[in-house]
Amino acid sequence: MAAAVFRRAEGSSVTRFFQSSWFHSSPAPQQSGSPQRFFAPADGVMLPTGSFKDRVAFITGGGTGLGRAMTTTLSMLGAQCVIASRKLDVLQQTANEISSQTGNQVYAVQCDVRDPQAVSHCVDQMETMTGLPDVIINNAAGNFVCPSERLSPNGWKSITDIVLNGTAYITLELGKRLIKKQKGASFLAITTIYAESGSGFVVPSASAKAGVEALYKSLAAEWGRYGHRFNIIQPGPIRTKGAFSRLDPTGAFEKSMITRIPTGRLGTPEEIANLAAYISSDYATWMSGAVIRFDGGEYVSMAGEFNELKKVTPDQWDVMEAMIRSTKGS
Ligand SMILES: CC/C=C\C/C=C\C/C=C\C/C=C\C=C\C(=O)SCCNC(=O)CCNC(=O)[C@H](O)C(C)(C)COP(=O)(O)OP(=O)(O)OC[C@H]1O[C@@H](n2cnc3c(N)ncnc32)[C@H](O)[C@@H]1OP(=O)(O)O
Ligand SMILES: NC(=O)C1=CN([C@@H]2O[C@H](COP(=O)(O)OP(=O)(O)OC[C@H]3O[C@@H](n4cnc5c(N)ncnc54)[C@H](OP(=O)(O)O)[C@@H]3O)[C@@H](O)[C@H]2O)C=CC1
Repeated sequence: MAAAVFRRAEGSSVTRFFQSSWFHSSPAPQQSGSPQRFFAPADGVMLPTGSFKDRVAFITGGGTGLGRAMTTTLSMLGAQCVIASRKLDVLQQTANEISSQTGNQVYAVQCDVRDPQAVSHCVDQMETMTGLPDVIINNAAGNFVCPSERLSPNGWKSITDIVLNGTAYITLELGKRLIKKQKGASFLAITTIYAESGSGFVVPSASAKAGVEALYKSLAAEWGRYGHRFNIIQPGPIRTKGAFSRLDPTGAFEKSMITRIPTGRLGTPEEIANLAAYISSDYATWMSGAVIRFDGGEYVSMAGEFNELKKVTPDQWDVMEAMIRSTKGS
């Protein structure tokens, strides 16, 4: 078999060899058994009960998706939580459900993070209800896939105002008040893996998330002296209605997305909630300025130039190795 394949490849350049339909029609050996079976997500809350007792956590976008999962975990660990976003009915329902599940109070505050006055009013309300927070999670975001030549100025503004300006307004408003009261806090921003690489078709989101990362790394350096830590989680794909309805509206891309994730599956909201809780906890007081990629290996899998060689079968490797070994000189 190897000899036959070698004869077919013989005389062609390595490039032509890779471009051949023979190479591209080869199934990836790993496809016979999904790696997912090695990487089942663990259920349950990771930190000890009471890790956030007497603590207040403020989570933007806490009514849905990943924000809701992080709020649930912090509440289970004893925190009083305050969740904020535009849709008060959604927030209120989530707050009621989590409170009755955990027995700890969750407060809902309406706030459009694009509006600095609304942000200031939201923090006033929080101060009255719970006092200033110990944990701040900037999770609210807006996004949609769109060829950049179809983007209007307002489309750009809408996303960058939520993601970058919203995070800045929340962080500055809370930071200044915390500094005045000489109270320490953990700030966490949820960005995305393409904040680092950039990505076509989500250009406002990529630009704004990169700005959030610069903001948080800068403040990690500047505000440690006030007792403030700043960290970043870059999640890979995790199924939420908010993200998938705007980024894969037809569902056509999910399968190919999973095949490029070395762990063979999407993340779960509970996994990211455990990581966020750890970063925000007293177990991580030495962590500041960290950027944690949490993506099942998707980023490195997309980045490595030779990673497509996962498709090469052992027989094909025999051929290639023979070709390489037979090369003499430069
Ligand atoms: C290959 C990929 C395969 C699979 C991907 C699958 C999964 C995800 C994997 C990874 C995810 C990585 C990162 C994820 C990051 C996220 O942030 S996900 C979170 C997404 N959640 C949300 O967006 C929730 C909040 N969003 C919203 O409320 C709206 O979507 C909003 C548009 C952002 C804001 O709403 P608002 O009501 O304020 O704004 P509008 O008035 O409706 O619109 C403002 C302007 O934007 C223009 N617009 C809106 N939608 C589109 C569109 N689809 N295309 C082009 N332009 C759009 C709108 O027309 C307005 O502009 P104007 O007309 O000029 O006034
Ligand atoms: N799911 C995924 O695969 C990934 C998600 N992320 C990030 O995770 C975070 C959560 O996303 P996810 O849970 O998936 O999506 P959701 O759409 O469920 O969450 C976004 C939240 O942001 C809130 N929000 C939007 N605009 C505003 C605003 N102007 N003011 C206040 N709140 C606002 C929304 O509430 P409301 O509409 O009530 O305002 C909503 O609760 C985001 O930062 C996202 O970028 C990153 C990588 C991957």
